[in-house]
Amino acid sequence: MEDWLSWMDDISNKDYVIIDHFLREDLYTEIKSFFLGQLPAFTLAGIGALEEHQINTKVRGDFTYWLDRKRDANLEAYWSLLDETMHIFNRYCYLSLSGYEFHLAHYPSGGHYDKHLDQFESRNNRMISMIIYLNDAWQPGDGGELEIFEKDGSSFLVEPLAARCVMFKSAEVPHAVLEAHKSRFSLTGWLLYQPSAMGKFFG
Ligand SMILES: O=C(O)CCC(=O)C(=O)O
Ligand SMILES: [Fe+2]
Repeated sequence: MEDWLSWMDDISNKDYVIIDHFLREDLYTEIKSFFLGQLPAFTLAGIGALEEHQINTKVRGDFTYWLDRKRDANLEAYWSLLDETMHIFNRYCYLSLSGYEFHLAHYPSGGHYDKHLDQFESRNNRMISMIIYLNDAWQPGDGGELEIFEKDGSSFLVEPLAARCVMFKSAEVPHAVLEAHKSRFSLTGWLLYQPSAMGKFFG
């Protein structure tokens, strides 16, 4: 719990937090093997809201697999961790989070994602972005760093190391993924003000 409080402090003060070893080893292994098992079902990601469907590999070159709590029930330990995370944000950051949407993402070698914000113009219910990296043997030079832009325009790089978690305020923190030089795996999602189905009505 103490850890959580200092992470909440970070995100309140700086708009982002970077947490190493966020996942327990057994949970990491479970998610990683689920990821590898689903790889054949990944599809090229689009940009924009809802079934997001503008595909533009100049902007973004990752393949994704959207998770579904009912269908992907064997990830229950992960879903409970998300429930706990939401609860803590609501309690200590006074947010009103009530849903989430998550996908697995695979950037093949050469894949990147241009600088962007995670909120869409037509749908602004993404409050917190949450990325967990699943790259076991990431080395300097492998590329695929997350670039985070600070308010003063400066930026810094975050390596996509196994079990590292990055969370930031979706509307506040511009970011990019630099070109990966080998396959780059992550579990990325958003904690929502309203469940995404509602976003369709309010968008
Ligand atoms: O994988 C990352 O480091 C960031 C991905 C991202 O920005 C996104 O999917 O919106
Ligand atoms: Fe993003």
